Amino acid sequence: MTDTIFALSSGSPPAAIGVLRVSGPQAGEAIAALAGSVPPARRASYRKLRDGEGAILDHALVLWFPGPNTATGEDLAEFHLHGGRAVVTAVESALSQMAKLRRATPGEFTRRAFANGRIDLAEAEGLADLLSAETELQRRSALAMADGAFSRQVETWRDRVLAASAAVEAILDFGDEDDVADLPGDFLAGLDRFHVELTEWLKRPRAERLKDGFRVVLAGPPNAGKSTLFNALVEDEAAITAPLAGTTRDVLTRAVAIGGVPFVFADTAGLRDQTGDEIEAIGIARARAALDGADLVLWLGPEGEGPTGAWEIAAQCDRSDIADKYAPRHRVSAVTGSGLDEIRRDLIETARRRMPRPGDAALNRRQHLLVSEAALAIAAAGQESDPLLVAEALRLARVAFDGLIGRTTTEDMLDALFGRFCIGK
Ligand SMILES: Nc1nc2c(ncn2[C@@H]2O[C@H](COP(=O)(O)OP(=O)(O)OP(=O)(O)O)[C@@H](O)[C@H]2O)c(=O)[nH]1
Ligand SMILES: [K+]
Ligand SMILES: [Mg+2]
Repeated sequence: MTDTIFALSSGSPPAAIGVLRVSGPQAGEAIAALAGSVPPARRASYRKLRDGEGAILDHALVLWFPGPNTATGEDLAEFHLHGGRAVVTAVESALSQMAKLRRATPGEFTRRAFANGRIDLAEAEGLADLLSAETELQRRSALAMADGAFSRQVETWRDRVLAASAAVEAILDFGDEDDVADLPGDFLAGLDRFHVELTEWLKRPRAERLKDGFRVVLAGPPNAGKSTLFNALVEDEAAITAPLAGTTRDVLTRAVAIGGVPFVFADTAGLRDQTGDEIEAIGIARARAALDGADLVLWLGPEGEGPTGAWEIAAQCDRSDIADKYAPRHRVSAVTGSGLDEIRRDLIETARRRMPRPGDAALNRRQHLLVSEAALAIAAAGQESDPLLVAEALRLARVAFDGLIGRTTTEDMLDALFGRFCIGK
C-alpha cells in the first residue's frame, strides 16, 4: 500500500500561516486523529488540533479533500496552522508518530499527481519552471506550459499521426501482395504541412533563454568604458574601472532583471591584437570565447567593427578623447547617466523580440529534441513510397509525441524532474 506523506507546503517558519499537507490513504485518519473528526469535504473548518494525549497543539483551519478528484489524485488533507516554528514542529511530530505516515521527499506531491494522471509531464515541467520563475517573462511562459496549452497541442499532433497511421494500415490491409495501392496525394501533402508546422515550432526561441537569461556581452577596444557601463547596467560597482587600458582580464558576469526581462551581462577584456602582457592576452582569449556565447554584443566602439556575424548594439561613452569619431547607435555617459535609459530600452526590446513571447509555451532542451525527432519522422514518412516504411516512420513520430507528455518515461528522468521541486510541492 502507498505511504501517506506530509510536508509543510508554505514557506519556512516563522510566517503568519503554515500550511501542512497530507496526501495518501491515511489522510482521513490523520485529520480525524488531530481534529477529532473528519470535517465536511472541501470546506474550511476551524478546529482545535490535539496530540495523542489530548493536549492542544494549535487552533487551525482544516480542509479535507477526498480523492481521487484532488491535486494529487489521492485523499488529501490541509492544516492551516499558526506559522511559528514550534507550532509547525509540534504538528509535524504528531503526524510522524502515526502509522504509515512519513515526511514527503522533494516534489513527491507533484510526482503523485503525475503518477495518478492529474497532470502530464509537460505540465509538471511547466510547474517546476513556474515555481522557480523570478521574472515576469519567465512566469508567463511557465504558466502557459503548466496550464496544459502545450499538452493540448501535442495531443492534436498525436491525433494527426494516429489518423495518418490508420490510413496507411488500411492500404496495407486491403492492397494485395503484388499491387499495393499508392498513398493518395493529399495524404502526402498533409504530411508536408505537418512537417512545416513542427519546423515552425522548432524555430521558436528556446526555454533556456528564459531560464538562464538573455546573454549580453560588453566588448570593444581597451579603455572604451565597458566596465563602467557594465557597472551602471547591473547597478553595482562589480567591475574594476581605471584610466589604464587593459584593466579587465577575467570575464565578469552578473544576472539582473530589467523591465521584467532576465539578463546576464558579461564584462570582458578590451580587444586588441598586440599586447606584451601575457595575462591580458589570456583575458582577450576569454573575451572572444564569451562573444561566441553571446545572444547580443553590446559593442563599445565603431559600429560594424564588432565580431562578425554577432548581433550587436553599438555605443560610445562621452569621454572627450574618444568622442565623435563615428556615429554609434547610443551615446552614454556614466558620469551624467545620460543615454543609459535609451540603452536599457533597446536591450529590453531586443531581448523581448528574441526570447519566447509572453504567454507562449517555450520548448526546453528535452522537448525540443522530441519535437525534432517527430519532425524528422514525419519528413521521412512523406518521402517513403513503401507503405510499410511509412507506417514505421509514423510510429516513430507517435513515440516522440508520447515522450513529450510522458506516456513513456524513465525513472531517472522523473527523479531528475521532480527533484527540482522543493519539499511540500
Ligand atoms: N567621461 C566619461 N568617462 C568614462 C565613461 N565611461 C568610462 N569612463 C572612464 O574611462 C576610463 C576607462 O573606463 P573602463 O570602464 O575601465 O574601460 P574598459 O573598457 O572597461 O577598459 P579595459 O577593461 O581596460 O578594456 C575610466 O577612467 C572611466 O572612468 C563615461 O561614460 N564618461
Ligand atoms: K580601463
Ligand atoms: Mg574593463
